[in-house]
Amino acid sequence: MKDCLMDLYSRYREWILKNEFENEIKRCFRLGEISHKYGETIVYPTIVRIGLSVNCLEAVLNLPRGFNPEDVAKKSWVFNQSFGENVELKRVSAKTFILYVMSINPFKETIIYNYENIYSEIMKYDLPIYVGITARGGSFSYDMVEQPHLLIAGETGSGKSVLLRTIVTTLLLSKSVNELQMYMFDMKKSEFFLYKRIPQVKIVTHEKSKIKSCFNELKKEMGLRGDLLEQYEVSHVNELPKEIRPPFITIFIDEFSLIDDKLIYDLLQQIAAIGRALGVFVILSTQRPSAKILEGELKVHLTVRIGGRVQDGTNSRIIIDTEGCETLTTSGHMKAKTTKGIIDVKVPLLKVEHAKSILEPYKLPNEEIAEKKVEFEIPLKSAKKVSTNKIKKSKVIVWSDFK
Ligand SMILES: Nc1ncnc2c1ncn2[C@@H]1O[C@H](COP(=O)(O)OP(=O)(O)OP(=O)(O)O)[C@@H](O)[C@H]1O
Repeated sequence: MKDCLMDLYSRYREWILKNEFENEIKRCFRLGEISHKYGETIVYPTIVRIGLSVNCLEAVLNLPRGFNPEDVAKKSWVFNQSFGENVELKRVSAKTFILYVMSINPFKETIIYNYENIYSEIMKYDLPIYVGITARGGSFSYDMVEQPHLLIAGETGSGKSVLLRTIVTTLLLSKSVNELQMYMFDMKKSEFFLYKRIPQVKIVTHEKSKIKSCFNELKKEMGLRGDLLEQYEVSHVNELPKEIRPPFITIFIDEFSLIDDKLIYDLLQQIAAIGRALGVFVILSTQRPSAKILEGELKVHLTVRIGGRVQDGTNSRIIIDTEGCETLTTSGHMKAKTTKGIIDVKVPLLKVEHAKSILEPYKLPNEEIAEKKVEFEIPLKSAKKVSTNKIKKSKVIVWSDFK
């Protein structure tokens, strides 16, 4: 009964809010003379729909025939006078506009990272990459399984480390050790120590010799995964039966430009080229997104690019592929390019101390335990085609930590 009343009450409040919004828009039409005269009759745009979300009110406006859309666009100031600065009037066709009124402007404010707020959003993904808040207050996140390999670029202080911390922390909180393993290469030797002793994190290092041996072992691992796909006649690890599905692997390299080693670069390129189907993904971050650093094929495999502030618009266009990064002014304001287009995002602020306190409860008591090898029993089908209930347990694959 109580729930029912609460529901009724919230619907009533929503109704009042929508009505007030509609009346204020009509007042704006009159004040700004957003109207058209047919003989003696004055007509205004029609409000065809009012929408309400957590941080945003929106109204779809339709113009009657003969109404010049330029006249409406020119008069958007009248909405600012009524609703404040956080207003956007977007033209979607010759006769339709959408008016957005946001309760916050995420690009002017600091948003603090809160896992609980994003939990329901990211749980729908196999490998969630949470980036931040869009101009209209919605979340921007995506599934790395569908859009593999990520490049984060931007000048010093643009917010790359904060974004990486947000991505890593979200992945660690949402995926268990049986679902995810991380390899973390910290060429700046700055902060990946944060993730030591966490079960999903297999290695944290900046030593090139260790990176090479990791990459070689990962290549072997990918070979085994390829065999598995072939035997089960599937094209992605996600299509394997749950009980034998290997964990996703993510490789993080902070300040990728400092690697400066042809062999490592070539190995990375090979891993990025074939990693998608095998559940192995690369996340690179760099201050220097130049053509020299990201030459050739590797760039092509980085499906998603997120760019922060940069001095040079050419780099933003050619390398990050996110036009306009040179116009960004605040740390944490980024442009993200996915297969669906470019979007402005504000990354939530997650300071080192905050991340430390979030992750501390998940850490193993000492490094010795953390370094213990993790074994997964993979039942392989025999070479002959057999039904899944005749799966033969024939092989043990070890995901070693390569230290
Ligand atoms: N999303 C954010 N919200 C608010 N402030 C931010 C955000 N991101 C970064 N900052 C501010 O900018 C500072 C620098 O951010 P960060 O260390 O992430 O930059 P960076 O791009 O990694 O720089 P560098 O390449 O020099 O390491 C932070 O200490 C913080 O004060």
